[in-house]
Amino acid sequence: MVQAHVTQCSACAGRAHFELRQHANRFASTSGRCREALCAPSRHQDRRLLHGRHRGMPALRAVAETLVQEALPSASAAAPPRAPTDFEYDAVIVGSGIGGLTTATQMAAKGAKVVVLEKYVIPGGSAGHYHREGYTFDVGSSMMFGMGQEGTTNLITRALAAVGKRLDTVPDPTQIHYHLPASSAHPQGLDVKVWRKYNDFVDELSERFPHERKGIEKFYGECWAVFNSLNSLELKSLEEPRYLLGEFAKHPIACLTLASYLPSNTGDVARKYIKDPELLSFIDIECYCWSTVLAEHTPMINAGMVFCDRHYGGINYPRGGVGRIAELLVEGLQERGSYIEYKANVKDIIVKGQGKEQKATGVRLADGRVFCGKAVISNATRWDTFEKLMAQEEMPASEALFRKRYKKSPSFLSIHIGVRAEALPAGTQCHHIIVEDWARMEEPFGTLFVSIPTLLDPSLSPDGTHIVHVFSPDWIDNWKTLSVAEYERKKEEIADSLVKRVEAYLPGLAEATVFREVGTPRTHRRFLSRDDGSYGPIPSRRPLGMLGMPFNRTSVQGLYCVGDSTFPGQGVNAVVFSGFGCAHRVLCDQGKQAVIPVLDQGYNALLAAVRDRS
Ligand SMILES: NC(=O)c1ccc[n+]([C@@H]2O[C@H](COP(=O)([O-])OP(=O)(O)OC[C@H]3O[C@@H](n4cnc5c(N)ncnc54)[C@H](O)[C@@H]3O)[C@@H](O)[C@H]2O)c1
Ligand SMILES: CC(C)=CCC/C(C)=C/C=C/C(C)=C/C=C/C(C)=C/C=C/C=C(C)/C=C/C=C(C)/C=C/C=C(\C)CCC=C(C)C
Repeated sequence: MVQAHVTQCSACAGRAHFELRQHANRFASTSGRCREALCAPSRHQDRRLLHGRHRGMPALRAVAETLVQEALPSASAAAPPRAPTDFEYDAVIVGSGIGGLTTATQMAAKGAKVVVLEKYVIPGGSAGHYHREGYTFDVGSSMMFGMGQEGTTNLITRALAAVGKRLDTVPDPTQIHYHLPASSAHPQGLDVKVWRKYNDFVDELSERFPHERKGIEKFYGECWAVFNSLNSLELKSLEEPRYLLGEFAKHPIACLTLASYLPSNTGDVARKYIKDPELLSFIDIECYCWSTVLAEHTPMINAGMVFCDRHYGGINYPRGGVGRIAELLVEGLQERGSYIEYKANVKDIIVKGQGKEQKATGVRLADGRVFCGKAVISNATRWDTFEKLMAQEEMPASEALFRKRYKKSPSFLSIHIGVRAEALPAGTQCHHIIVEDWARMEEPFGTLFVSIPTLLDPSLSPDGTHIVHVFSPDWIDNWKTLSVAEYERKKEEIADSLVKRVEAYLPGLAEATVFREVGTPRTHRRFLSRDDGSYGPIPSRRPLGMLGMPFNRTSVQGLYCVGDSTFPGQGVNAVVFSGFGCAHRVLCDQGKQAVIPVLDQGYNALLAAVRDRS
């Protein structure tokens, strides 16, 4: 029995998060598996025992087999053939997050042969989804930007189209329903909905702050100036001067506008127009809920993107779940003759040479296989890439500088809940932010995020039920040095307390719960292989807008980074942009796309000098 479990649980066994003996003991004692959300054949079996909600439990082996089938997505159900190791790929890509998959598909669409090596059993990383007892749970949140049909900033739509895919989406009438602290002006609490129609949102916010209508219009107006500029450009690598010159020639005003905003932060722009401290706190939560920092640390270009795309292309839910984006990208990749391999745990990036001559030539897996590539592209975080996948002495000086400028963002505590439908009052919106005390907003559990994706796509849960996903920023330090029993108890206690707070808006949520599983920063670290479970870099001090964020090239030749550790940072559409940029730069470096050599060398020498400046 233990053997059966270990085989089925190879995703986590691969991560070595339990001693085999410990694993076996727990399997024997609870007849369950690792008690973690995201572990494919995971804990609802424990839940069956803990809550006695499922009677007549069949033989354990049969349950285990069912769970494995339930948890695995269709994309990986038919295991793809192993990727060959006997030739040199155009790129070896570490990780199938949306950043890695965008790079892979952009390159494959241009005829390159790439292999994506994914440690887990499903694609998509933090934007994947998994199945349990008839529920399809999004790993991260369910709010997708970049899925509109027009302009150039509909990056997810474009990434799919590049490999001949299209995803049906459901428009969300609001981006967020905010439930914010009470004040003398708003004794019942500040309640604001960000409507899909821009004017409806501005009217609602101005009703709450009538004396600030002009300021509101001017602040969000400036965000539109940024967005309209972005939305007129073809979005590719900012490390490639031929492309940049072409865009400057076609859209000089848009490029100059963006160049002027590169060093600026949202808080400074907001303070130019808005004086009311409560409204400034509102702008802070508008930023914090996606950048995990306040407005004064949030780059204005990113704010322009987020605050306007929600009204332009709108927030659109991918029918079938967020993980469909990754699954379709994988299909497109394989149809173009490139490869993805799951349970492929990259242990080392192979680097030859010393100092400026360092060159990445491939990767080695935990099982000893070596994949050689003209380029190695890491979708792991920078901390994982340079501290775990490469020897410490190989870390370039520019990475030390990055570590001074940026620190890891918090991770999340995440509660995936299945509830009876009657728990949701009529008119409930899909996404909610709850803050009871502005002073505690940035503390662990100070801000609650709630997504109810089944309001948009009922097919994600069994008839008569909904999914309520409650999550809140939290740090791994809160979960260190706990025994297994303490860890389990703490998870349930904190989950109960967060659910209680959500009940202020969804009364009866706990009572209507029929399924629940809790993930912690440790879960994110384990299953997404993100150092400390972090969701990406945040500035450690006041940043110069986006100027400090690294692009895709690194100071090691042939080694590139993609994903939220690179410009423009966190967010699914942000990492798609980083994937477009990365693929473009790699294809140029491999002579598959045209460059102007002298210009390219000069410009990149300049960027490298800035990047390596200590
Ligand atoms: N808008 C939303 O609602 C939402 C939801 C989820 C995620 N996100 C965003 O997505 C961003 C992350 O995307 P991303 O593309 O940068 O990365 P990611 O973390 O999603 O994906 C990285 C992938 O690399 C794999 N990996 C890491 N190390 C590996 C190794 N050594 N060997 C093999 N595989 C390895 C991981 O298993 C994971 O699948 C986050 O910043 C977050 O903001 C947003
Ligand atoms: C010379 C040089 C260098 C330059 C020149 C000038 C120019 C041309 C410039 C340009 C620039 C550009 C292009 C830029 C770009 C940018 C971009 C694309 C950006 C993007 C961004 C995005 C983002 C940030 C996004 C984000 C999102 C997110 C994060 C989300 C999240 C969400 C969540 C968490 C959810 C919430 C929930 C609830 C409420 C429940």
